[in-house]
Amino acid sequence: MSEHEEHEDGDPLPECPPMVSRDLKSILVTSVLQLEEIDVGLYRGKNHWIPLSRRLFGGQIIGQALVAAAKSVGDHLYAHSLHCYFVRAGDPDIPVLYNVDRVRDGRSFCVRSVKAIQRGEPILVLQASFHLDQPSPLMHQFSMPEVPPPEDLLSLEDLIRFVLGRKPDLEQKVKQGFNKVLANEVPIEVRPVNPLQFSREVTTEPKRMFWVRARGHIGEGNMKLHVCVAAYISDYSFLGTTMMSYPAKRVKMMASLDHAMWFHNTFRADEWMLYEVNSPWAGGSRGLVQGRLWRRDGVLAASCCQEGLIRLTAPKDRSKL
Ligand SMILES: CCC(=O)SCCNC(=O)CCNC(=O)[C@H](O)C(C)(C)COP(=O)(O)OP(=O)(O)OC[C@H]1O[C@@H](n2cnc3c(N)ncnc32)[C@H](O)[C@@H]1OP(=O)(O)O
Repeated sequence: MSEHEEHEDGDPLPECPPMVSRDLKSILVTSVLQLEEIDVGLYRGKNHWIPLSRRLFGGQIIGQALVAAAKSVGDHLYAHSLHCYFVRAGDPDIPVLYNVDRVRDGRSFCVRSVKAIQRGEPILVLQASFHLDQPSPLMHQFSMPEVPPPEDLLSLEDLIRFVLGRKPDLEQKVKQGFNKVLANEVPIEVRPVNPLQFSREVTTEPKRMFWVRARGHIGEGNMKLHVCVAAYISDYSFLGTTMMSYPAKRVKMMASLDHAMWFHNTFRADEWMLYEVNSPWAGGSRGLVQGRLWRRDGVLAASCCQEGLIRLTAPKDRSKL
């Protein structure tokens, strides 16, 4: 099941996963995106939800880097875009430091460059640009695809239980990925529009849609924070879209290489948004994914793009059988 299909042995499945109330503050705002200030323009983040790959989740590093960048711009400016490269794998056992460079402060735009550092070396370099809210003579957007509302769809947890019921002999490593979702470790809620596609029971064009929101409550008002939460969310189940048109393959290594986002309109990351994702190209051990985050009222909230590295394990040599 996309990014939950990971590659290590794991714990048995929990019988009763804990429930997280929608009234509780999202852990993304109470912990993950709370940075400790160490010095001017220097921050330290905490690690949360470690994927089975044991490399830090890219969305966490982007979200934290954007929080660090946003701390040095006025409240009248909003992030309109970010561009970043993941240059080394993040180590989940040590915190990440964020060093912010105030590249330029203009009248309408401010640009910041952030280095995420572990053991003195960059793991991510990010540039973010912030813009004054200005009236626009030009205004257009595509229309949101018509899909069932999230209330009519199964949650990822329900889907996982369903798959486990049908396939009790699933590999342990797959179960461990499921385990992490069932234990509510992932601070995001997901409702796939096409459950069969999401559980990889069919191969299709590399296009998928799912409703997504932060687990727990964030509340109105702090757009800067909602943008950082969306940056976290945008890397979830994104690159896996490249694999949808192939029958299940053994992935040796899958990692985001870069990530870009453009923020178009205000939104709440703790309310359902439709993530429409496609992969127009893969080749040379890399794959490209594009995404649109739609507010449920049809307003285009953000666009995303990412290239990732995908290395598969070599197929067995059948001539020796
Ligand atoms: C949801 C998705 C995510 O969030 S992923 C998390 C965010 N992204 C990341 O963590 C990516 C961070 N970036 C990186 O780790 C590096 O930039 C990467 C992409 C690995 C750079 O690759 P590369 O230059 O090959 O690194 P490296 O020489 O250190 O090798 C890493 C492992 O890959 C192997 N490798 C190398 N070249 C090849 C090749 N041509 N064919 C097959 N394997 C190759 C290396 O041997 C090395 O393997 P190992 O780690 O020693 O087992």
